[in-house]
Amino acid sequence: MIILYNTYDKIENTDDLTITMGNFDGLHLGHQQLINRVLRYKDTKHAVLTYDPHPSEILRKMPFRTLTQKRDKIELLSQFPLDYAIIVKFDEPFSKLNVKQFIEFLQRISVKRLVIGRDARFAYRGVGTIDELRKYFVVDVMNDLVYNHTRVSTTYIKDFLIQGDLGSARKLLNRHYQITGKVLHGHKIGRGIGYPTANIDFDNYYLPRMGVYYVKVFVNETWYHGMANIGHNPTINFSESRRLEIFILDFDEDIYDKKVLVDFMHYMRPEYRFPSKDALIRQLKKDEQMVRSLAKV
Ligand SMILES: Cc1cc2nc3c(=O)[nH]c(=O)nc-3n(C[C@H](O)[C@H](O)[C@H](O)COP(=O)(O)O)c2cc1C
Ligand SMILES: Nc1ncnc2c1ncn2[C@@H]1O[C@H](COP(=O)(O)OP(=O)(O)O)[C@@H](O)[C@H]1O
Repeated sequence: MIILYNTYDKIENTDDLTITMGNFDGLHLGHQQLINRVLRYKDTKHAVLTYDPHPSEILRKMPFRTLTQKRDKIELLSQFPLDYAIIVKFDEPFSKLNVKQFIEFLQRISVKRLVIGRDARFAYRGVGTIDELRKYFVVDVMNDLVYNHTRVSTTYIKDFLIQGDLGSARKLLNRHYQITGKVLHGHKIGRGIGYPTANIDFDNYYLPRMGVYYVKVFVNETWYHGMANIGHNPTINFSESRRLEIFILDFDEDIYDKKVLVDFMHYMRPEYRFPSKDALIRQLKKDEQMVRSLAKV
């Protein structure tokens, strides 16, 4: 898969393309269905056209939390036999393209066919319609993928994550919800209570419900079991901003500044404010036992 990543005016391609286009945040089953339909057409090359950063980030002029970052999308897209991932740098000029200009951009990069969902919108303020696209391209409109009588969408998955329902999120993503980030320095209290915790820079990732989780952690080229806390550490060392910290089982290495992948496996409990440090430590021991039984280690 060739990655074409640039501002829209600098993206070049001359191969005839069947594409699907959209934000594809999460690359969930609905998105996967569109990509698989693209791949059925044998008369052109196959591409996914997506945007980075997420348009809401630019349009609302404030940080926007997403299920996937650019590198995740590339990694997930590369698991399909696509010819191209076209990643348009979403900036103000691109956001202001009118319908005609947007269509001219698609024509310039040799798009011949589009596979899209029923609600597809494009161009400035999303005023471009499917009927407009049909005048210039072959358009294949796919029906919504439905789960529990609800259309599969990024928002629906975020709703499951915020309820701590990782199982449903997993079904719709077709994988565990995963965050990638670097290990930051904390207040060095963790190691003092027998539970050193790697603080993860979760950047603009959408975080699941606050509380304690069984997680799997990939670091130093190896998968480990771990227990994570998403919260404010109310017992010792209260933190104004939310933090994601992980104690990795059977592990003792300095991993500051290293990149880690975190797979959220199971929600265990809410974060509590304990009456003492010892009470917190007693609970952490119980949490560790629970993780060991879930992980069977
Ligand atoms: C699995 C796990 C569960 C935790 N649960 C709680 C909790 O319920 N309440 C709380 O106040 N802190 C909780 N903590 C946070 C610890 O208090 C925190 O790890 C400690 O403050 C270390 O901070 P430091 O990384 O800045 O050194 C938990 C941490 C982990 C790893
Ligand atoms: N089992 C472990 N789980 C998580 N981090 C560990 C572990 N063993 C060693 N470490 C290291 O210790 C650091 C966490 O120690 P801690 O005292 O909580 O400091 P900090 O407050 O900087 O997070 C991690 O960032 C990592 O480099």
